[in-house]
Amino acid sequence: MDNNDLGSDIDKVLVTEDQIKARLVELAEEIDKDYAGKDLLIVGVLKGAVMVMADLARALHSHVTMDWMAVSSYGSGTQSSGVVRILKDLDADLTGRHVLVVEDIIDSGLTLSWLVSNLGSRGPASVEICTMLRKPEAAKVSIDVKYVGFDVPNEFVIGYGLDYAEKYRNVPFVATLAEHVYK
Ligand SMILES: O=P(O)(O)OC[C@H]1O[C@H](OP(=O)(O)OP(=O)(O)O)[C@H](O)[C@@H]1O
Ligand code: HPA
Ligand SMILES: [Mg+2]
Repeated sequence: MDNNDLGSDIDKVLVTEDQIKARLVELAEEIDKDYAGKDLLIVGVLKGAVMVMADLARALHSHVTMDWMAVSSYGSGTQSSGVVRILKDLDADLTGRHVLVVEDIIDSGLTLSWLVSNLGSRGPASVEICTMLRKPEAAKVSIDVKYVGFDVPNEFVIGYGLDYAEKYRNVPFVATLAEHVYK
């Protein structure tokens, strides 16, 4: 078998490429409506949010500006500790701005919970969240999320920006991985 073939690494497809495209159109319509007449800054959280930022931005019909942040969660174990370090900060000044943070996934919620409070302290007019995926059963903190693509079960997922050991981000759908990948 081709060692570089992605297909054999996939177990279950949870969200198809068509479902993602259709949902993005719906979310973009809501965002266009909710921010009509307002100046919107969308903030992508690197690296996972690259796909959803690029596709959401193109589905919007309003002017937006785009900025990026890179953060790193770290702690003693493999799980996010909720302690977050900024690796790359925004270029934009948030004073008086309407900010929409765009993420690939909310898992424990710890990353976004920290991020929203950090961005909230910079004097924005508003801070809201748009995430393509959310794992309701994994939530360790509750956060108000205005726009959600899909709720997924509490399993490790890859694709559409989400990685396992930095691979699979380019898979155009969301899936679980076959067991042999982890061995
Ligand atoms: O809700 P949480 O449990 O905090 O997890 C969600 C965060 O974890 C992932 O990013 P990661 O830190 O793996 O970096 P990446 O985006 O570069 O893959 C994902 O993109 C979210 O930012
Ligand atoms: O399920 C996941 N997959 C990949 N990266 C992640 N970061 C948080 N949850 C996940
Ligand atoms: Mg991320």
